[in-house]
Amino acid sequence: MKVVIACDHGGFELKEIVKEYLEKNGYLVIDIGTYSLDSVDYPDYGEKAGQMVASKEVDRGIVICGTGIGISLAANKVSGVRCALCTNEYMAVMSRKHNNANMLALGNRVIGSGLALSIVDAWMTTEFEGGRHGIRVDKIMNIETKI
Ligand SMILES: O=C[C@H](O)[C@H](O)[C@H](O)COP(=O)(O)O
Repeated sequence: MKVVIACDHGGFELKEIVKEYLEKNGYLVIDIGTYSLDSVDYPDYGEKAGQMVASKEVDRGIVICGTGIGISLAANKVSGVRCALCTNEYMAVMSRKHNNANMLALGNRVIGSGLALSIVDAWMTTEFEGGRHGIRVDKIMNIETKI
């Protein structure tokens, strides 16, 4: 599975940890930055990662900023993206089972790296259940055609 990973300066340290974890677990990771603690603007990274997911250049995306909020908001502005900000494993599992999230957002200033990796693991390995949830996810995506 091919995964794009992106962050701003607030998420940089956690991005490095998540990237190493994914690679160790056999995922092909495309790291689009940022590559240091120098201040950058998270919308640039959320948008680019979102475009790579929406265009199916990659299968999934993980985005990280200080809180996970800003970069998830940016990613969710890209048509076709369903980016879930998760702070625990239950949210990660349900964002896959019920919402078919194709992007995960994490907050480096909110959770520790141990919890973050548990969230990543749960999110990467949980499948969408479909059925009634498919109808609801379709309704979410249809909103994009109305605005
Ligand atoms: O939602 C936004 C993120 O948490 C950013 O990482 C944060 O706003 C960056 O703040 P600062 O420029 O003060 O490090």
